[in-house]
Amino acid sequence: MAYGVILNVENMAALIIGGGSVATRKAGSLLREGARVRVLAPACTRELQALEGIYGEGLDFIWDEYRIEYLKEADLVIAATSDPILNGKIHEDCRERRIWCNNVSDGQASDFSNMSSVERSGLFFFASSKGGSPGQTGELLKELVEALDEERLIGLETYAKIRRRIREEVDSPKDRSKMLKELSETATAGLNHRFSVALEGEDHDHKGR
Ligand SMILES: C[C@@]1(CC(=O)O)c2cc3[nH]c(cc4nc(cc5[nH]c(cc(n2)[C@H]1CCC(=O)O)[C@@](C)(CC(=O)O)[C@@H]5CCC(=O)O)C(CC(=O)O)=C4CCC(=O)O)c(CCC(=O)O)c3CC(=O)O
Ligand SMILES: NC(=O)C1=CN([C@@H]2O[C@H](COP(=O)(O)OP(=O)(O)OC[C@H]3O[C@@H](n4cnc5c(N)ncnc54)[C@H](O)[C@@H]3O)[C@@H](O)[C@H]2O)C=CC1
Repeated sequence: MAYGVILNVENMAALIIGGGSVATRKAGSLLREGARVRVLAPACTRELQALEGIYGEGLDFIWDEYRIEYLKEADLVIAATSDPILNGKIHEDCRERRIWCNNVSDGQASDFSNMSSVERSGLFFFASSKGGSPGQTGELLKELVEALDEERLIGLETYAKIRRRIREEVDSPKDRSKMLKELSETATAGLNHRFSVALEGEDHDHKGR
C-alpha cells in the first residue's frame, strides 16, 4: 500500500525508540518540521544529543530500554532500535493503542514510512521505492529534479503567487474556482505550446539529418 500524504507534525509528540544513525536522521527531520521529539534509548549518537542545543525543550531523552508504558503520550512512534524483532513488537504494541508507527526495519510492517525528498524553487519532490531500494531512491530523485527546466520552475513560482492572490482576494467561491481553473488551463496551454515548439524543433533536426 502507498497512500501519499503530507503530514503536519508541528507540535506532535514523536517518540523515537533507539538512538543510532537512523534515529538521528529521523529526529533531525521531525524537529525541522516542528515536532516535539522524545528519544528513548540506553545511549545515543553525539550528533543526536547535540540537537538539544538547537531545539532546546523540543527534544528530550529517556535513558532506558523500551517498555510499553513509554508509548503513553506519543502521537507517533519511530521504532529504530538495532533489533528488528523488537521493532516489530513495538509496531504491534502501537497498533493496539492506535498510535502510528514507523518500523525502520520493515516498511511493510509500518503504518507509515519516509520518502526521499528534494526541494527546489518552493516545490517539494518526493519519491519512494516502498522499501525496495531506499538508498537509491534519493539519488534518482536528485537526478530527475536537476534535469527540470529552470524556466518552467520560475513559471510555477509566478503561478503560485497569482493563485495565492486569487484565493486571498476573490471572495465569491464560484468566481474563485472559475479563475483558478482558467489560470490552470492557461498554464497548461503554455506548457503544451512549449512542448509542440520543442517537438517541431526535434522534427526539424530529424529532417535535417
Ligand atoms: C521502508 C523504509 C522505512 C523508513 O525508514 O521510513 C526504509 C527501510 C530501510 N532502509 C534501509 C537502508 C537504507 N536506507 C537509507 C536511507 C533512507 N531510507 C529512507 C526511507 C526508508 N527506508 C523507507 C522506504 C523508502 C524507499 O524505499 O524509498 C529515507 C528515504 C528516509 C529516512 O530514513 O529518513 C532515507 C533516504 C535519504 C535520502 O534520500 O537521501 C540508506 C542510505 C543511507 O543510509 O545513506 C540505506 C542503506 C543503503 C540501502 O540499504 O539501500 C533498510 C536496510 C537496513 C539494513 O541494513 O538492514 C531498510 C529496511 C528494509 O530493507 O526494509
Ligand atoms: N529505515 C532506514 O532508513 C534504515 C533502517 N535501518 C535499520 O534500522 C535499525 C537501526 O539502525 P541504526 O540506527 O544504524 O542502528 P544503531 O546500532 O546505530 O543504533 C541502534 C540504537 O538502538 C538502541 N537500542 C538497542 N536496544 C534498545 C532497546 N531495547 N530499547 C531502546 N533502544 C535500544 C541502541 O542504544 C542504539 O542507540 C536497524 O535495525 C537497521 O536494520 C538501517 C539503515 C537505514
